[in-house]
Amino acid sequence: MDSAPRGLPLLISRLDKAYAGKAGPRPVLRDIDLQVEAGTFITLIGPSGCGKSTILRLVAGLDRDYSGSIRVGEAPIRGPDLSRGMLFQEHRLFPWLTVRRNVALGAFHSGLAPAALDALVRELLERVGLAHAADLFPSQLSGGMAQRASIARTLAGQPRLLLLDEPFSALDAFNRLALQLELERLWQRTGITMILVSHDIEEAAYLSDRIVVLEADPGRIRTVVENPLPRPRDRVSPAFNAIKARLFEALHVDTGAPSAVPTDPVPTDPAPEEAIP
Ligand SMILES: Nc1ncnc2c1ncn2[C@@H]1O[C@H](COP(=O)(O)OP(=O)(O)OP(=O)(O)O)[C@@H](O)[C@H]1O
Repeated sequence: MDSAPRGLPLLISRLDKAYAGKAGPRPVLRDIDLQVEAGTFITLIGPSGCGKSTILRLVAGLDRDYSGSIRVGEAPIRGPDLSRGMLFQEHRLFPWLTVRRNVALGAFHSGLAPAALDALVRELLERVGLAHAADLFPSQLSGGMAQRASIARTLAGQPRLLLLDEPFSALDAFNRLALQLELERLWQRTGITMILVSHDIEEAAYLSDRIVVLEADPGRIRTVVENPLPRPRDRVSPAFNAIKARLFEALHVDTGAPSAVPTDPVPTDPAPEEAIP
């Protein structure tokens, strides 16, 4: 796996997308320009309905009805392709197959001989901490385990670009933190380009090299926040909090913090002797 090809770059230029509505086409994405260098981790964040999942679907090749250009590597998108893996909020494992067979299915088109396929599945299950669960069925897994199995299945296709549509949002806080850490390690080890859709500001600040903040009606890029912090990131450091503060600001979230430091001294109660005329 580690000798697999490195990540693919993504170039989106002047992307417009509309869905059919009752009163004619309804624009949902307008003039999206986005350049993602090979091996970069970016996150798309923004209010509900701003078109984050639509962007992922277009890059995955699941929808070809758009104008503008989307290129992955050297080639324009022509349809779904194993070089672009996708992970969803729900695990989408086949309930009638064991974890091992679900993961093997991810390499279905690879043409690997059975022994090589077995070795790949074993390696992937070890990598996501599920070696002990290879013969369980999805109904026997916790939410975090199921999402791990789903990551292994996607990696079995040897993707060079991974599209992650809120993959951890249904997990409890502890599983989410653990999986964010594991995803970061996988990303560093494989060099796969990652594009994450998230509503979680801390997740975005923890994982991303760059955070693309979108706004809605129609969906467009409001701003891009660069995140140069060294990894692994310290979630309680002032520098990490400064990135989060920039994201809150870019998303126009009221954090409850005073909006400006008062320039005049804060008035205090007069000393008792001054108060008496
Ligand atoms: N197949 C479709 N047909 C018509 N409209 C659609 C379709 N899919 C999405 N939309 C609309 O396009 C807009 C963008 O949807 P999309 O799911 O991409 O947003 P999102 O930012 O991912 O939202 P959320 O954060 O709630 O998941 C929304 O207004 C949605 O209702």
